[in-house]
Amino acid sequence: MSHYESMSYQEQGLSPGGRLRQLLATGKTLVCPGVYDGFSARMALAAGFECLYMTGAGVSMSRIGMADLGLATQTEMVDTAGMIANIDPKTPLIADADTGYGTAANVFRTVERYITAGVAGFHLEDQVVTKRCGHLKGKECVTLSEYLTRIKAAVEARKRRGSDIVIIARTDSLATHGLGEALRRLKAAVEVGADAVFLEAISTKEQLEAYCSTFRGSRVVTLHNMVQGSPQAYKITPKEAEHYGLGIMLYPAVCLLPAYVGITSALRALKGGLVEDDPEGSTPAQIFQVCGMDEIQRTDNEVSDWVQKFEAENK
Ligand SMILES: C[C@](O)(C(=O)O)[C@H](CC(=O)O)C(=O)O
Repeated sequence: MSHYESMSYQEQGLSPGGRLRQLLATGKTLVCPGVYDGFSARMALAAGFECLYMTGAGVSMSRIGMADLGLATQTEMVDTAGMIANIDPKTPLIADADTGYGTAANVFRTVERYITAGVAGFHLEDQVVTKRCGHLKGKECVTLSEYLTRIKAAVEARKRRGSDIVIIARTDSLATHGLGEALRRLKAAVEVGADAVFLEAISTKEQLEAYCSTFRGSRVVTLHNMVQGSPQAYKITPKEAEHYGLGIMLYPAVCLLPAYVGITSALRALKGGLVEDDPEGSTPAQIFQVCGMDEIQRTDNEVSDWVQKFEAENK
């Protein structure tokens, strides 16, 4: 390892986008667990992931208690993204930017706000603003020209802010227009300035192969969305993803589904009158540890030691 490589990202002077670009440049597939709040983000960090993904579906459900139907606002998304991105600024965060939340001016502002919040990369799609989860039926997409307007607004915001935030162009048009149009849209988005592409709801091997071979050998990073439990998601392992040359694998439901299962079962047990210690032996102290307890207490102690010393010296 060179001296430069052994330096922390901050010492290297890298921005969040720069860190993400550095990880992508290794050519390895970046496995990104979907997190949606401080707790899930802390658990993913504790598990040692190099990059996190903020799932819009997860934010919509955890923050406003609503299904992924385009109800979460720009402010709710930016607030959550900023909180997650700053828990451990060394670990880049890719955030869902949905449709950009309005017109070109809204997209521009979303991107500016994500940059300021410390987000490393985001994906922007071509569904209508009243969007829905990409794995549901009944999606509608805007025209290619409207889609490119969104991408261009994002590229402009990045340029005017002097940022290197990674722009991931997502298309949902595979479901509405077919593979040919979907690939055409992604190629056009790359021409406008997107760094990476995201073909939503790939459901067959043939689609995945056509998608990957379209961008193979180019500078463009390809992303595959592995929504566990969705029949619209063609499932591959991270090892297979390497073989396909995929740069990013998203796992939006990796925390959501176990949270649903675990919490529901604990609540059922409580409803049935059973309140027991966790059979796995987990305790509140243990989860406080995951959420930075030692560091917070160390800081507290250091600060009060310093103040005591200062007061003693200045009596
Ligand atoms: C990737 C996604 O946009 C997300 O919000 O995580 C969703 C995932 C989901 O709804 O399960 C999507 O694929 O649309």
